[in-house]
Amino acid sequence: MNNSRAEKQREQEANRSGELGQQAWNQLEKLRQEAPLVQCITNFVSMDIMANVLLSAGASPAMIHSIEEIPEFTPKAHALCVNMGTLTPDWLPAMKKAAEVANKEGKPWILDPVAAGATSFRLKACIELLELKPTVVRGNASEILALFKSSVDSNSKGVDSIHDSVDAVEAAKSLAQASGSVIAVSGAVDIVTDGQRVVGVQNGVAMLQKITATGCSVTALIAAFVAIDPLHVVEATASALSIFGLASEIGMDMAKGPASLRVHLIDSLYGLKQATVLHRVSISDL
Ligand SMILES: Nc1ncnc2c1ncn2[C@@H]1O[C@H](COP(=O)(O)OP(=O)(O)O)[C@@H](O)[C@H]1O
Ligand SMILES: Cc1ncsc1CCOP(=O)(O)O
Ligand SMILES: [Mg+2]
Repeated sequence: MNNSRAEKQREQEANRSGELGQQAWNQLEKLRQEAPLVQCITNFVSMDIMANVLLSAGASPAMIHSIEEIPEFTPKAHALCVNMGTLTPDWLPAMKKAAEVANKEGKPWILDPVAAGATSFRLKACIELLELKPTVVRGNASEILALFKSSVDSNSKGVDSIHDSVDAVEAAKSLAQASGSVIAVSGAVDIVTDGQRVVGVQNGVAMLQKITATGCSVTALIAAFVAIDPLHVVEATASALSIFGLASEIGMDMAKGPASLRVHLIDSLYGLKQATVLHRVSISDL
């Protein structure tokens, strides 16, 4: 590539990155103004941090999972988050029912296939939910690979990934094409794809892996962002991942380890300012 072409490409990339940063800020500002109600059917480990992450971002969380309440409550929610973390057979009908109600109401719903490749019961349940057409699926690389292959992984480490996100790009694209869902793979670089476009998010710190349920929490944040901008699902998903990652970067400057990062992450998310978002959000087309 000659110099002027390379320069032009760099300029275009910088403009695009600036546009995506502006879009992330606009979505966060709207989220703070509109405080979308996010219904979370989630695991016992994640309930506290997930609700606090949603609140600090400006959303309204509700951890409501009983099947009796779903026909009355799910239509009131602006988005639904379904998380498989502490799955038992008695929770599955409520998860499916909520997904069906969300679909009927035209509300976005997001699936977190926690430890999808760990056991056949869990994998089957995740596939059944995937068939109900979630708006977005967000998992770590091992979870997305297990869903793509529809197979249990004999090396699975449960909720933790044994793969890098970049190793799941092609699987994520194919899964997005086959399912019609936007697929997000978290990791050192977060990947978001609708099967055609692939976007990378560079924000975040490795220490997030040492705090339980940060993946679950960012999935719930995706639900809040998609509720705010349902016509731009790829961008809203990338914004949520980027804003969460940026809050962790700022929190990390004050943290002494995982426990204090958890606190500073929530404070930083609450206090995020426009200039910081515009300057530090790092989202690019891959
Ligand atoms: N090596 C890393 N460097 C920076 N951020 C990371 C890294 N690994 C994971 N993250 C971030 O941590 C959060 C949780 O992702 P991840 O650990 O992949 O999910 P899960 O907890 O479901 O396995 C995401 O915001 C992701 O971007
Ligand atoms: C440790 C654990 N066990 C079952 S669910 C859960 C939390 C998983 O959270 P994350 O997927 O965000 O790491
Ligand atoms: Mg997870």
